[in-house]
Amino acid sequence: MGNIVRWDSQNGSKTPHWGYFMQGLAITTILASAVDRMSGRLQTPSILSISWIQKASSVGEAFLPIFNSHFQLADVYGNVFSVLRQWQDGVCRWLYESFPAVMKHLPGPHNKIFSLFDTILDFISQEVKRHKKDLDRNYPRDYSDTFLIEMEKHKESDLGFTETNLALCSLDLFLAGTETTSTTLQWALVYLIKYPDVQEKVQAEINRVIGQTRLPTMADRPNLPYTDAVIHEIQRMGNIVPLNGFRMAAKDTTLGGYFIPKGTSIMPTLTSVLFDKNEWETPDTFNPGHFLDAEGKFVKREALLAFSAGKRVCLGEGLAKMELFLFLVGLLQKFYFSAPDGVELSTEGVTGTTRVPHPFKLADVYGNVFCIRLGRHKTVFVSGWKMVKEAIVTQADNFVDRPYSPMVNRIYSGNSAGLFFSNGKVWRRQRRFAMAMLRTFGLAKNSMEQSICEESRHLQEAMEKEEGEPFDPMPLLNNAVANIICQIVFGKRFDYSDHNFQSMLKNLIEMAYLEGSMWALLYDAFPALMRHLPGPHNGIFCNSKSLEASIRREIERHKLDLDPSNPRDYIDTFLIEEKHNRRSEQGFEEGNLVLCCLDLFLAGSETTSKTLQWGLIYLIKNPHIQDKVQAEIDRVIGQTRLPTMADRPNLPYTDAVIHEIQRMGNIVPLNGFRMAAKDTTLGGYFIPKGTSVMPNLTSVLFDKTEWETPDTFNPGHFLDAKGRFVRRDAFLPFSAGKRACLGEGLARMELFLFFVSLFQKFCFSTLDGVELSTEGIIGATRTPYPFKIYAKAR
Ligand code: HEM
Repeated sequence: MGNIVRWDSQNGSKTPHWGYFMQGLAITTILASAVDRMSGRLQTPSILSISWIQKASSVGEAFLPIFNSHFQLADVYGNVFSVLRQWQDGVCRWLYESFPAVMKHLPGPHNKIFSLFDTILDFISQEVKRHKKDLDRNYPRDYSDTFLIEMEKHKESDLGFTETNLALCSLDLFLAGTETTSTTLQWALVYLIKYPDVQEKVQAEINRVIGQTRLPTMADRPNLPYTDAVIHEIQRMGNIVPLNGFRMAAKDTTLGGYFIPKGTSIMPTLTSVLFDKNEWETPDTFNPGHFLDAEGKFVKREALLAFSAGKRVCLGEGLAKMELFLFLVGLLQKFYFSAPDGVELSTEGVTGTTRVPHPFKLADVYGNVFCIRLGRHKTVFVSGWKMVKEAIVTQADNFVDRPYSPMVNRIYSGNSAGLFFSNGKVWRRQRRFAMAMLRTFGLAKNSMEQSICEESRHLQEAMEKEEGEPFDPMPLLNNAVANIICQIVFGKRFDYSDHNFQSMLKNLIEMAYLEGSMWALLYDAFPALMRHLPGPHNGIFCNSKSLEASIRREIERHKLDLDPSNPRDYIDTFLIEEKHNRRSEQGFEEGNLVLCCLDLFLAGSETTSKTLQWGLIYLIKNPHIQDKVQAEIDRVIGQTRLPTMADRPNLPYTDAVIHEIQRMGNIVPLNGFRMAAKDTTLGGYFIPKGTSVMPNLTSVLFDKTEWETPDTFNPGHFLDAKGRFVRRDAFLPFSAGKRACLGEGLARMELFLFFVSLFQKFCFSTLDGVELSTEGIIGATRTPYPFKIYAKAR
């Protein structure tokens, strides 16, 4: 539970402490992405919802929901936990609730909430007026008439029978009763299309019981048990109101042993009930069998709380059930539903207050080149192996630069901008210098191989110290991988318990996360405003300042005993070059040394560590693959000698598994931003000079035309019929072309040596009954949800 909430002891019981910031990736994630949902599966907000698409003269424009992921908090933090209330409802609402006085006067999407409400209320008021004109007290026609009559009876009372409240109650009926039911019907189509056998079985039952001509009635329901079960399962999986309505503690009370003070907001999360592992046989699978007994008769299930429960249960439950049954049966009686060719419908939702089906994968619909507005800026998304290759390899020079970003500009101020964000001559010179240095201090001399093996031993020892107890592997892998960069940059490794090392890692993790979060997008969209607002985006700058300070301390230490004829590491080599080459247009100045070191840490530690985390997840989920890897390692290397890079050609299956982990792990799901250096065309579209371009790597690593089973973990992608390793063109986790990852060689060496030495020594598994998730938290990198493992010595 440690890092989500601080629990204070009060009167012998525990109190959720509101709003305390804690450490660890879980929390950075929550705060940074303005996590809006407190639920068993927490979904981060999609503030960027599709709003308009037009593929007119040059390129189409759309807003898209990129940042959408699940977070299984209850598994980690128990069944009662708290998060900052103000983060719960998406950035717009966060901004409004935090700064109502400011936001009231600013333009922005939050105003849309109010203008939409005004429009609907206007419409309702017109209707109420119309009703008043021809009201017949003896023959009320509808809700408005009945309410108006009641209003006359209760003139003096405070029971809410006022005209304003009639408008508000009507508004609530529309809000609560329209989208929920319509969205459930949309999920129904998604599931029935994804499970055509279920659709056919429902249609066979309808044909048998009702036939093709007469309309369905509610009296048919008991005779359609399979159809009824399917509708219930759609409601369960559709999980249309993933949270629930907020409740409030009416008085001091205790819940699950925790003290809940009067007035505290409570969220009885429905997702955690609809997917409760103790209640459902196959909680994560669409399975109408949940509602059928052995004889195929319909059975009610207590944990189907799609409408919530108790005194505040959905008031429209009966109506909604009737609508769902009659609409669906009516539709399926008449139509067979399917998706357009080649389109795979997604069951991941776009979460607001309700969870809405994804409007398909964008590239499937809009083609391989389309334009999206992220904040103020338009970005052209390039998708699929062929088009990405066209952009970053064939037209390498046209797309080699990185675009301007106010956030980057604030961190990387000055003439030079490190390695990742620099452009032009400085970038070319510094990239060449860094690559030469990597070769000198490692890749060429085999010394890096030794350092990695040495670090593997420390990692193994740390895992052995867990003594068979379950542990979170993330911190240990971060330590090991960051130490490799420390060797290269600082010329030394740190003990895992070193305080300075740990605080540097904490800064790195937070900064890497925030840079890829929507806070960075917001900052880049509204720099002048965000600069003055409190919020997690400020963490980007605080963390970078602390990191820079640590790096500067190391540089000063290096200067004290620098031997120009015997450079020990990157910093020494840079300082020597600076002396010879005082021309700052090549970037050899101390400010830039700090930024280049920062980039090597930012780009080189978490990426590799997360790939190893995904490796553990995939091999724990696929124990037969883990067995096969271990058998190959035993056969080729045995149990005693350390692995070396020379073993790689003799371990084709292991090599294929590592490649498949990188493909599915999809650690840099987008890529680095690029910019058109001049007017050009791509896929027939005109791209003006200066446009931001995103050669999307996910679309390459999962390209349907390149991979046999793109969505399945399958090491066979990298093996021929004889079990030999084969390279694949579309394997681009490091991107490609002139800007491709500068650390690819090092990263591949680390992945191979760490991976082989870990599986040589340990069998990995997870807690009984826990299913590790392969969905990731999306920022600049794709992070696994926190998980725990057992490492059993082999
Ligand atoms: C599994 C590990 C890694 C992955 C998946 C990865 C992936 C990437 C990707 C996708 C880019 C953007 C390339 C582009 O814009 O086309 C990149 C850039 C970069 N990476 Fe890596 N990387 C990894 C490890 C490393 C390591 C270990 C280092 C450090 C030695 C490193 C240093 C860099 C740098 C400095 C850049 C910027 C290159 C430039 O702009 O010229 N990366 N990486």
